[in-house]
Amino acid sequence: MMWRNIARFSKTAAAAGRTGGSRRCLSTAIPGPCIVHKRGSDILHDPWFNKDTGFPLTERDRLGLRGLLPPRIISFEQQYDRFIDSFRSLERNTLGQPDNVVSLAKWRILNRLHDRNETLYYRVLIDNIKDFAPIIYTPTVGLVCQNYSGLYRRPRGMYFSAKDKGEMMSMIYNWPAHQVDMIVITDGSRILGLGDLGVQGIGIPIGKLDMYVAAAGINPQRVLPIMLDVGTNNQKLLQNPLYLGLRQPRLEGDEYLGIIDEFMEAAFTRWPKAVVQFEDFQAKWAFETLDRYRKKFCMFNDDVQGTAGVALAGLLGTVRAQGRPLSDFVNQKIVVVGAGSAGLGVTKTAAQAVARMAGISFAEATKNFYLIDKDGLVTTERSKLDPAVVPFAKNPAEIREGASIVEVVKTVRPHVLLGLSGVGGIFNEEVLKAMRESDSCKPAIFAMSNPTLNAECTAADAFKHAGENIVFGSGSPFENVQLENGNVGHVNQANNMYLFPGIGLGTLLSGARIVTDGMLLAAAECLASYMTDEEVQKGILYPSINNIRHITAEVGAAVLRAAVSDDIVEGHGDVGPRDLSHMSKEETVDYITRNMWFPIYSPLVHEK
Ligand SMILES: NC(=O)c1ccc[n+]([C@@H]2O[C@H](COP(=O)([O-])OP(=O)(O)OC[C@H]3O[C@@H](n4cnc5c(N)ncnc54)[C@H](O)[C@@H]3O)[C@@H](O)[C@H]2O)c1
Ligand SMILES: O=C(O)C[C@H](O)C(=O)O
Ligand SMILES: [Mg+2]
Repeated sequence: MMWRNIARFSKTAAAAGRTGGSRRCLSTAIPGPCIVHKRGSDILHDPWFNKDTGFPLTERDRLGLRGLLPPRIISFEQQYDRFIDSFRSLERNTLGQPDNVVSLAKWRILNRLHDRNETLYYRVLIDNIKDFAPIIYTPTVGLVCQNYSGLYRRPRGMYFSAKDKGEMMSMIYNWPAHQVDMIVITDGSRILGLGDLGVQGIGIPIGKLDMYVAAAGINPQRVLPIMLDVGTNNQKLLQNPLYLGLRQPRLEGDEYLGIIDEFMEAAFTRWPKAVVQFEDFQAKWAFETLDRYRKKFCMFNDDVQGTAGVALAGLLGTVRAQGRPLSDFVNQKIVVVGAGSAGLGVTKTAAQAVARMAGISFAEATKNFYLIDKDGLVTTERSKLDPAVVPFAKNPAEIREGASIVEVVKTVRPHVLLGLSGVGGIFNEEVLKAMRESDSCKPAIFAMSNPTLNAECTAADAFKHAGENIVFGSGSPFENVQLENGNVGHVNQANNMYLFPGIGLGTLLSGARIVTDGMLLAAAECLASYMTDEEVQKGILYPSINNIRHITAEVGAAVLRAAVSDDIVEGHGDVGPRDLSHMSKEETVDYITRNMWFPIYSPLVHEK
């Protein structure tokens, strides 16, 4: 039964012709050989190449494995089924135990497989993405980061610390892979809504890159999670004797930037064609590093730019859900709670879209946006306003400075209430009930903060208090809600996972050396137009996570084509810039799909 699922997927993979271009070790429908430079037990201990009991006799001979494994050869299918059986029995055995205990137990069993056999790991992940994404990604990854020093068994990714200053250019060559395509880097300063977790934040780049492999088909041998440990201001961690990071306060100012500069130079010196995703940096450094590097290196900030695109797609979806033409977006009143890296990124991008659609200035387009931070509504009366916030500051004569969320909702009667505050439950009953008076026939509530406990409200509360006619999105997954009127209240996972894999993949395969606004906008537009009118009418704004590979290929193609329009493609492998610019939309999707890695055992060939 489980395996039938896989067989179906394999056929799709074969039909999509995953031939893998010129990359080494790309598993294919008819697998090409994979060159290894190891033999014997070194192979068994290398999760990139290990097949456990699946090594055929010929390979056992060729690679010096005879006698190191039990004699019986177990097929990939049997290994897969055995893993799923163990997972399901773990689920049964932990029934009734606290959620955290169950989540960590599930994470452990997946993590052990990840550490042992990546081919099998990614296959079970891809085929069961709906069940497993919440474990290896949001929300469980948050719990893993909180407990990382205790959970640590084996290293994954690279760690650069403030103590490595001056050494990074040589350290980067310690990484065993010749080629790296995708790097996700964090300094651990704002992990989901959980604050500063220092070195323990490495779990986030690992989880994001798992999604790159599962959704974008990036070869797992070519991904690199990076932790830049510049200290932590988390006192609890500093006092924890088992804490694995530097025991010092965070570096600030030029000292901090010097560390990141050095890492970026080192990484791009060794892998000039890599794409770097910045993740979970506190707002000030998220904006500063984006500004500093985006014209110089091939990088983007997922929290600022990826989130903005996903939110914009959701906002456009809510207009369609109201049965109104997209042009009506310019009239939507939108209250954004949280003015940090994500909230500000979303508000700015949405206002830019309004300006473009209505043919008005950015300043005029900000009229219908209301920004609330920890001190309440932002108005011009606020002292020391961040320059990025200034265009959104309201006239205090309209609504008072520092007005609470409920005051703003009651006064403005917004079409959309969107949370990126990191504060769980902040859309309380009173706030949600106030949304019943919204000027929209289908008010939208986006509780986008992660992980689950940090969501501004739950799905059930949103439908209960704000009304059964709402459209709902959340950053972490919630179950759909059974409504009293007999309908289903659909939960959309408004999470940047719908965009970052496609942004990275499209950029990589275009060979562009920077990520432009045009590429990011194309990604958002692609996601926005992915759903049918019928789905959107039901309140379904984003695809099912089961379709994440397909949407990622589409987003990747849109990004690549935007890079062609911006005239910045340099090509990838044997495919040159002229080839890329002559591809039709369908050919581009096909090119992207053919370059997506898919996990099956490739024959291993030893080379000294
Ligand atoms: N769903 C997604 O794809 C996605 C993407 C990025 C970030 N996020 C989530 O968004 C949250 C915020 O991320 P960020 O990077 O913007 O963080 P941040 O620290 O940069 O910003 C948080 C903002 O919330 C405001 N805030 C804090 N307490 C508040 C309160 N009581 N009332 C109103 N506003 C308050 C702060 O003033 C600040 O402006 C996190 O939980 C993160 O997980 C979700
Ligand atoms: O990691 C996620 O799930 C989304 C986002 O990048 C976040 O920081 O919350
Ligand atoms: Mg993030």
